[in-house]
Amino acid sequence: MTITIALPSKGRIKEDTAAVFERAGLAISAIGNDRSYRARVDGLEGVEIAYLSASEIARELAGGSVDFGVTGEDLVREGMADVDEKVEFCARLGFGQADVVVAVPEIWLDVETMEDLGDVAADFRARHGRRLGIATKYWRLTQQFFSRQHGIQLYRIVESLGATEGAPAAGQADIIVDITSTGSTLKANHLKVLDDGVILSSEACLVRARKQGHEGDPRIRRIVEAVRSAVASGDG
Ligand SMILES: Nc1ncnc2c1ncn2[C@@H]1O[C@H](COP(=O)(O)OP(=O)(O)OP(=O)(O)O)[C@@H](O)[C@H]1O
Ligand SMILES: O=P(O)(O)OC[C@H]1O[C@H](OP(=O)(O)OP(=O)(O)O)[C@H](O)[C@@H]1O
Repeated sequence: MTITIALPSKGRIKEDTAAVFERAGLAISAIGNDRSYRARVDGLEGVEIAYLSASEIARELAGGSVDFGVTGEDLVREGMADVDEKVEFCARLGFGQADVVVAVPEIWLDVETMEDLGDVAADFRARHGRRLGIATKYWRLTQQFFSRQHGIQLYRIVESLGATEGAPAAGQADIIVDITSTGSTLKANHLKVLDDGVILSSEACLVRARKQGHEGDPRIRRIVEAVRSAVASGDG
């Protein structure tokens, strides 16, 4: 059985991922030319690297077509239901940190918590003739957090494909759920994070798709242990 590890081909977590694999002693050699999207791990028979984008990696983990992937926890949790049954988060890699948050307009002075927001949602229709609109590309995380964790049912998700923070000012939605790292995009758009509005503190992770055949395969153990020890040594 070939083991496939999906690594980011571009974007903000690409270089740090390559550095972790190097520290882990998992040297990667390109197959074919430099622009190839396939590679191998030196000294590990039957282990193949596939280069994909961060969101594709989350999708392939969900579909079970790769054995491991390095991508953001946010994308993995957004990409599948019952995530902890389907994948194992083997190592948190210490980069790509970002929080998925609930943010509301700064001028909503009396809305500071999810409970406050629940009150707003409850009488939004009576006041405005429509449900509270939440702009996001994280619809699964939003539904879990609002409906299951906070019992807020009266809202409408407005799917956003980019520039989510601009949606309230543009009148497309009332509030947002999006990723923040420095907070400057929220601030520029006059939005504030609710006190208990952090849905997930995400970072890049080594993730394993739970598959039959992994147990007892020494290559699986070796990959996990090598990456874990590289992360531990990188901490010091
Ligand atoms: N400031 C930030 N903005 C967006 N994502 C961030 C930020 N900081 C860290 N991340 C994390 O980086 C990951 C996404 O990486 P990146 O934006 O490089 O992907 P990408 O190459 O654009 O992928 P795709 O094209 O598949 O969306 C996510 O897991 C996200 O949580
Ligand atoms: O809290 P901050 O440090 O301001 O970062 C958060 C912003 O950064 C990302 O957008 P980016 O401009 O990187 O575009 P992308 O989502 O297309 O990668 C993200 O979607 C947020 O909008």
